[in-house]
Amino acid sequence: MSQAGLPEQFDVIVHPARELRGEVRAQPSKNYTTRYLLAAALTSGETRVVGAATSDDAAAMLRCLREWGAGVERVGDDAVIRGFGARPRAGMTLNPGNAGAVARFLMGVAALTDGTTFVTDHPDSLGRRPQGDLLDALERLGARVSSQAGRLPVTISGPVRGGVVEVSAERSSQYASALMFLGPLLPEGLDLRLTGQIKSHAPLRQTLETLETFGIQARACEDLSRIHLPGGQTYRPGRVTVPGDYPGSAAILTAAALLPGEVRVSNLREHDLQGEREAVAVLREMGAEIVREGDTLTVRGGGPLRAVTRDGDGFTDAVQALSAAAALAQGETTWENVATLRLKECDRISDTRAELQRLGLEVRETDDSLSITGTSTIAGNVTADGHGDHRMIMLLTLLGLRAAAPLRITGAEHIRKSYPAFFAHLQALGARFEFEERRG
Ligand SMILES: O=C(O)C1=C[C@@H](OP(=O)(O)O)[C@@H](O)[C@H](O)C1
Ligand SMILES: C=C(OP(=O)(O)O)C(=O)O
Repeated sequence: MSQAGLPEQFDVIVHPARELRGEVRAQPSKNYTTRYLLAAALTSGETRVVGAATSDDAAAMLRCLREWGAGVERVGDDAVIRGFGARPRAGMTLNPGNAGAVARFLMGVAALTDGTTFVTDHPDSLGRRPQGDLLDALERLGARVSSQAGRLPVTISGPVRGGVVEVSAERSSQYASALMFLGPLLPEGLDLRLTGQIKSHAPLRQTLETLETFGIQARACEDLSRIHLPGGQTYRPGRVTVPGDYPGSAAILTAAALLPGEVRVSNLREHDLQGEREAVAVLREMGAEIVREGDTLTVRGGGPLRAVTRDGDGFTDAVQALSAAAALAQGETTWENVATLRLKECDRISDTRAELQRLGLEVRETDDSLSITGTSTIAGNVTADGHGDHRMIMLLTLLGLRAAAPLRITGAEHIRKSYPAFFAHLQALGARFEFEERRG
């Protein structure tokens, strides 16, 4: 179900729900869509990406690849890409919207061009996110780089030959992933040394898996601190199928755990490298009843939940959704090792604390952790700020479903970044929303 009828900019009013019941099919994975579309463009042939996401981030990737010279066609649910190989068009200005992964991956590949400029129409979100660690690595490889103190707008010009290069993986794994897409196309390949405390291992493994799917050889050591990408390789075109999305589905599974009823979410394969798959284990540890049959998870919700303490780095994009469970669990839940959450679409530690406190919750933060003490009642009748962040909107929506009175969330259109059908999926399960157009 799409939300084609929704205004361009809107607030959502979330009505309390008595129960959720029914089945939804998990939307296509954000992280695999980005990777498959880019890898397809790096081939010299035609690739069909079956079931590609229709989110703003997917659209941003397709738009940039088209500007760079790829053939891009939407055929039903699929995307058919004719690649530009190792030769993206020079002199282009690309706008990756608000998509961090898209921006970073393309900035790596931009070292193949005589000059590519990156701008964003989201200066308050992507425009504030740091790019310096990637830009430093590209400069060390010989690329010419200019930026606004390590932020967009950025211009990158190659050529680079490759070799040994260090890249910090402490603030984001996306910098290393960017170089992993680039390395195989360089004459000398890349010997990546990941420095700092490596964060978000799961997406790095998704990048390695994608390279393998497209016929690229790569060798990585167990802890991913060294990744060797032989040079002079070619990406192999073909047909790839995007799996279901765990980060977005974590929000549906959490909603289902929080309310009475029975919800089935299909298209979530058991063996999958998305770290947010762990959300299922976390919800179970909190007391939720979740049963898996093949690719389908069934949640029987409404039972009591209890607090947990977990390292959140393995499932970074599910921390917001799981924070809704924490807000209604007995005891204090702590997400540890989540400093990178400060560098996402908003500051997902401080801004989450502020919004939860507005709803009456007790919340503490440190540099790299977030602790939430659960409550049994959320009053509602409040306007909460979506902070232009799709995952904040998901968290607030779940709390609204369990509040005693309606909850308004501002800027709810930002849900389209990763999960355009989010409200439609919850409506199909029985939730009730009002969408109020906002102008200007
Ligand atoms: O590689 C990717 O596709 C992503 C990596 C993660 O970012 P960090 O590595 O910055 O944690 C994740 O949060 C983001 O949504 C997508
Ligand atoms: C942080 C996210 O995305 P990105 O870094 O790709 O903007 C996300 O999807 O939650």
